[in-house]
Amino acid sequence: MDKANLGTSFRQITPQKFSEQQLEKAKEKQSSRVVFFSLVFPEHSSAVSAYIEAVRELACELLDLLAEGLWVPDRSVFSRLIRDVDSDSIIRLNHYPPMPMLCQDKDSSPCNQNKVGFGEHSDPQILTILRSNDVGGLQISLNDGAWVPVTPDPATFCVNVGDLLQAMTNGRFVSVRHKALTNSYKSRMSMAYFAAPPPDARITVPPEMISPTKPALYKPFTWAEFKKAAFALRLGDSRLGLFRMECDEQVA
Ligand SMILES: O=C(O)CCC(=O)C(=O)O
Ligand SMILES: [Fe+2]
Repeated sequence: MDKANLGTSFRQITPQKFSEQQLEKAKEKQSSRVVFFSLVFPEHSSAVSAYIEAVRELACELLDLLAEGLWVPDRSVFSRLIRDVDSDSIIRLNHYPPMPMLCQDKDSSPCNQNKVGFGEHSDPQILTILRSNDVGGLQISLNDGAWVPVTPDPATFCVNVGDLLQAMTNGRFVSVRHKALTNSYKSRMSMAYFAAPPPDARITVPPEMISPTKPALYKPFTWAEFKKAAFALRLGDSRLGLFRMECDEQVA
């Protein structure tokens, strides 16, 4: 098939060819808490392509509105990265099978603690468009560290600000820390579209957002550099800290 005709969305979901053995191994590695399917779609699935096309468009519209709201004259400054033919956006399906609850401690009898299916983290990309079935489990962290459950609604998208958007807005938008819990009675399924720039895209702040009173918080970096740094850390670690300007380096 002609690469140029596929568009970014299809390219991003080009199925990886896993052998049965590799899949089994991957499932084992993820433990039984969360079986993590990455890009295992039937080739040329038009429904999946259409879905990706639609959520990509949604992400772009949201980013354009966001730029407008920040008074950035070039309103496509963020969405351009996602529309790029080399955009590194991906889609991920998560499956959380029902799991027996954890006992609080050995002396208290009721086992009433949900197990963590997907540990605390922020999404590294620009924006995440997430939806799930009607089973709860997603929680987001507030500034004070309190965890707030997100009401499950299969007809609603949950939009997460990712680390790159935090960097590109000089900290005006903050990437949200979140996690997903399992329950003991029903499977949870979720589907996340992670809108990302091309690997060699330079992540910078629109000049209008930097001033003597709001100096640049992060050093410029590429998405490939950020991903490399992220992979070297644990899921819950803060990656942006690695790219933060030292006080004496801050430029207005
Ligand atoms: O399953 C969920 O609701 C959250 C999944 C998630 O955070 C992720 O895939 O990055
Ligand atoms: Fe996430």
